[in-house]
Amino acid sequence: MRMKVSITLPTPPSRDYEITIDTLPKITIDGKAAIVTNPKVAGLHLHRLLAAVDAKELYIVTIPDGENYKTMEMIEFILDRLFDHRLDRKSTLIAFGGGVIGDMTGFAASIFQRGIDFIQVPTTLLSQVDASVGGKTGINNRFGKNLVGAFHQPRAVYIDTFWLKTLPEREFAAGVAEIVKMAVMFDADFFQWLESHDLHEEENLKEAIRRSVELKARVVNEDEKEKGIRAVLNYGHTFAHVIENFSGYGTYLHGEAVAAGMVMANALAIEYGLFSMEEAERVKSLLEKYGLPTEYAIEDPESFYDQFFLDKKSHDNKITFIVPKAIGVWKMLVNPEKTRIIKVLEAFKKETAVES
Ligand SMILES: NC(=O)c1ccc[n+]([C@@H]2O[C@H](COP(=O)([O-])OP(=O)(O)OC[C@H]3O[C@@H](n4cnc5c(N)ncnc54)[C@H](O)[C@@H]3O)[C@@H](O)[C@H]2O)c1
Ligand SMILES: O=C(O)C(=O)C[C@@H](O)[C@H](O)[C@H](O)COP(=O)(O)O
Ligand SMILES: [Zn+2]
Repeated sequence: MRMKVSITLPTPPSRDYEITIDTLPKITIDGKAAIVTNPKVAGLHLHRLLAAVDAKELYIVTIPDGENYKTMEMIEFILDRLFDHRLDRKSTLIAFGGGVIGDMTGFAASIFQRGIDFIQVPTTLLSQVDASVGGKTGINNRFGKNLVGAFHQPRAVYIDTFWLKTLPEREFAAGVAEIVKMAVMFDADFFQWLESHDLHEEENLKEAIRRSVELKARVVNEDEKEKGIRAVLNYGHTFAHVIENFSGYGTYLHGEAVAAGMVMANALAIEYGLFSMEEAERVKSLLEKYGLPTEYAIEDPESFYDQFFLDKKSHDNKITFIVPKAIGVWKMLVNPEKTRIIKVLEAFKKETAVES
């Protein structure tokens, strides 16, 4: 006898949360909690976080620093510590660090006992303007970047620019790359504002963080699970993830790879007559103002191209690129011809070959 049983799920409960851009407030947690961090951030700032957190029991889980440790092995390590400390389903994790810590803590929280709460306390510019918001969590594996993960929204995000006082300039610039991404895709006025303001000035920085977070929140509110417009946040990333993977994680910072990747995406848009050379030049100049790389020596365009098909925007052997049509206006370029993509990649090979 064949039977058919259906499960009719209610609309998933809303997971609204607030993103606070202000001095770190008191964080009160009902149950047990664990702060996940790395030795560098802990050494610099843990005392200040500890003074703000009030939990029934509070543990600290420290993992090694760097993109190279954004792995499944490290997730196992975090989970083991949570079991050691007898955390339970009502416990909360606190991600205290940059995007690597945020992505990993969020992923561990999404699978620990099938999902527990977590809070983001981002300490790099990149994680304040982008990574801590929107609930994308995950790890890299030998196939590529962020290929395993989950959408798991934090309960709250606390952005405090105080932490950034100790951030090295190179990491600061990497964060600016994601700010520029947001402006090029969604907001021509913001882009123009960025051209005429120095983000090293505290007030300008706070304004840029606020505008980036607002733009990102608007996109995530509309399309949490990247069925459509959220893919626009991937501008430059289809190239960036290959750069990060091919050059060895950590060689290029994520934001640096995104900067070079946006220049490549712009070149593809120009190849298709979608974007002007003048506007591409403006994007390049803004990135260079912060010392970000706008070139990358592609050794083998064919293997670089093949790697695109591991991107999460690739389906049925077709790849979608996010490109600008103008500053502030995005377009999804679906399945462009291989010959034209290779032509663009070849140009990057040639340009850098001439320089070296
Ligand atoms: N989930 C998302 O939506 C999203 C968005 C963008 C990027 N990401 C991911 O985020 C990661 C990049 O994040 P990142 O740029 O923050 O890198 P990161 O987390 O590696 O941090 C950069 C470096 O700065 C150090 N650091 C952190 N805070 C500091 C502080 N206040 N002072 C001094 N040093 C400090 C870190 O220890 C590290 O060495 C990548 O893995 C990327 O894929 C995720
Ligand atoms: O939040 C998003 O959506 C983004 O795409 C933000 C990106 O800056 C971030 O690097 C993200 O992790 C890339 O997305 P992925 O799905 O390609 O890993
Ligand atoms: Zn990114």
